[in-house]
Amino acid sequence: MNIDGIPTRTLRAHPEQRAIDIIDQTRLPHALHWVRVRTLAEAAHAIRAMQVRGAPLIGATAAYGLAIAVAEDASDPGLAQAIAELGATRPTAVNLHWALARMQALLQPLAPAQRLAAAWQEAEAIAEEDVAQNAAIGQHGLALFRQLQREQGRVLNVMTHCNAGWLATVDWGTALSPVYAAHDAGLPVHVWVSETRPRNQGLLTAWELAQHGVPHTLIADNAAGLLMRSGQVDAVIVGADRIAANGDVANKVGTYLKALACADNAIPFYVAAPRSTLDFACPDGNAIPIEERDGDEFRLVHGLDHHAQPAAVRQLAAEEAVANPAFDVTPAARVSAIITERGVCPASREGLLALYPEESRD
Ligand SMILES: CSC[C@@H](O)[C@@H](O)C(=O)COP(=O)(O)O
Repeated sequence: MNIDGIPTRTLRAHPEQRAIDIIDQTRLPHALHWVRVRTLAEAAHAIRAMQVRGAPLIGATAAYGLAIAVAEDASDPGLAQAIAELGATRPTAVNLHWALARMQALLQPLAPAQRLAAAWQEAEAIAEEDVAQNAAIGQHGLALFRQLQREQGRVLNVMTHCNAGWLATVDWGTALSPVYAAHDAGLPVHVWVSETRPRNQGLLTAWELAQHGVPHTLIADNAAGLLMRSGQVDAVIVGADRIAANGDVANKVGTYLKALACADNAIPFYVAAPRSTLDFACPDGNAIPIEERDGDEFRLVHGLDHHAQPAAVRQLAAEEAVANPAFDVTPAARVSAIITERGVCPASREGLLALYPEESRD
């Protein structure tokens, strides 16, 4: 995908320099700033500190992080230590663990001297697959949107939560990929973007949509129910950080409430995610680890000061007790359909296995 001829890729690999460039998302939407990642420690920091974020992008970054680590130390203990360090950065997005497991399966049997070239190649393959899969999600989602828009006969009002656009992936995005496909195909679409407290990933979504010229409106998270009940939402589409084998979906905290409001108002609730987000080894949502993040994300509000410099304002004292779970689980029964690169399926074991029969263990 590109905007005004500029590619929207979030990762630039430099194999000859054993480095990658990433967008520092902690500085968006105020500044678009690229950062060079040269070491294993920098790669782990980029994921932990959410310079890169969004499940598919975390997975691709971890793969490149491992390639960078192999350049530092290609021995068996070096490989094991790098996998452990990267794997400990964030718990919920399964794409991280999926990418590391895929890299490990390839690299472990190789002699250390063969690992470097193979690691870069595999990281590249993971990144390219992500781009292709997200583009395919866009086309499958577009078919659903076309049908809904035909039924409505007016501008299609889609709501999303968090950021599941190109910033959260290597390119295209997951939930936003069908939105971009619809907009590019001339389908009239408007997006309700929920702010997504406390990290405000909705601001990233609004920034992306503005770059692409897609009409959108930011809302406080709590406004979603009112908009649904007053007939101003035709569909909700979100991404996912992990989809369990039974179709339960972990996504940014607040997603579950939107799914409940959708059910109460007969509004379709779609989840868009590539294969790397599906965890067939995880039986249901109860087994998905939910990341608890630093309470200061909640106690401090980040923005710009009068000189347009990044600034934090304290809204709660440091000793104020806060809970800050970053994700929640939407039960499969509340999900209208899952959109993957292979098509659209019901949120159920049978639905997922129909798309991925090779995952059937029977
Ligand atoms: C495309 S990933 C799914 C998203 O909806 C979302 O939950 C997400 O971007 C992950 O959250 P984040 O904590 O910003 O890394």
